[in-house]
Amino acid sequence: MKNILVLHTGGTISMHEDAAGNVVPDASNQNPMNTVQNAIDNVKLTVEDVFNLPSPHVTLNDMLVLKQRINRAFDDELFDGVVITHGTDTLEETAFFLDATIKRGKPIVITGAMRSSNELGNDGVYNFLSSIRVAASADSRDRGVLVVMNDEIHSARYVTKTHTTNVSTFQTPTHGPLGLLTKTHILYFQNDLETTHFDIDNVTANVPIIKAYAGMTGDLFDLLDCGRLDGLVIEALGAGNLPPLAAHSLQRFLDADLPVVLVSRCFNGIAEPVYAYDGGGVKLHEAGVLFAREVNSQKARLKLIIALNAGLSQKNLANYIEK
Ligand SMILES: NC(=O)C[C@H](N)C(=O)O
Repeated sequence: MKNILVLHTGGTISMHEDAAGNVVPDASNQNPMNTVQNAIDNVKLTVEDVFNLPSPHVTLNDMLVLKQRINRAFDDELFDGVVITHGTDTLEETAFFLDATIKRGKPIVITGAMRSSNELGNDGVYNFLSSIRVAASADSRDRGVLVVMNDEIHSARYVTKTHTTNVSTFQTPTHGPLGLLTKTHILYFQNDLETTHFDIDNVTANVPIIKAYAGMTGDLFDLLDCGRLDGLVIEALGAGNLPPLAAHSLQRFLDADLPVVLVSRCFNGIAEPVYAYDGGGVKLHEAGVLFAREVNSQKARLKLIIALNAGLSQKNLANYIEK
């Protein structure tokens, strides 16, 4: 018998469509998902409603609460795995945060739905059942936080929401899913890289994300007050380049010792210093801009906030961000 802790947090998986066709939260997270316990043998579910939030309402403090609850569950040795239900809009951020702050070991799976509980073809109960199967599987140990949706298993580090409404929205652009589920099997095809984890207790840091575009100048950067920032994440162009005027205006933040972290605005691939023209990645890197290996800016931002709250020195912070 496997004991799985279920932590509901809200999202479309816990919502329904009203008479006007609008999707709205239910009073409780649990309604349709209660049926799942009858569909699985050898698994005992312990269910907690941690929050009932649309995921655009989820904050970093909420992620911290989830992290602390999961650590307690594993410290008490009462559970063999954890399943979290979550809205899909920020699911990848919560998954990444938990992956970067909890030591690998017992399975932690996060899932959601694109269609609410009473919509035709709703995917919530099915994704929930799939997640329980993955969390109860010994093969899912030591793989970091897993995102299970639509018969696929993705790693928290690179998975991203790629479609506004499609049930196959969660994709890993760099290398595809880690594995998949069939009716009877859970198959893993690849392992994800081990990530360093920092067991932080705070998430206070002011780190905005700024997206680059053709013809960008320094105007937007000039509006920012260095004294109110703890760092900056930039979604740069291509392999990691900026228009010259935008690049020059970063010097002010670097001179103030604020970490400036760069990713690409491209959907796939990793930013790296390749071009040595004015504003090119080589020049940015030489000036002290850090190139994050995460694909997207929302994860690079979390990584920087985690690094800042872990109290890393400038050198260790740079190593962690660029690893
Ligand atoms: N499919 C979803 O769950 C989207 C919803 N807006 C949420 O993130 O809460």
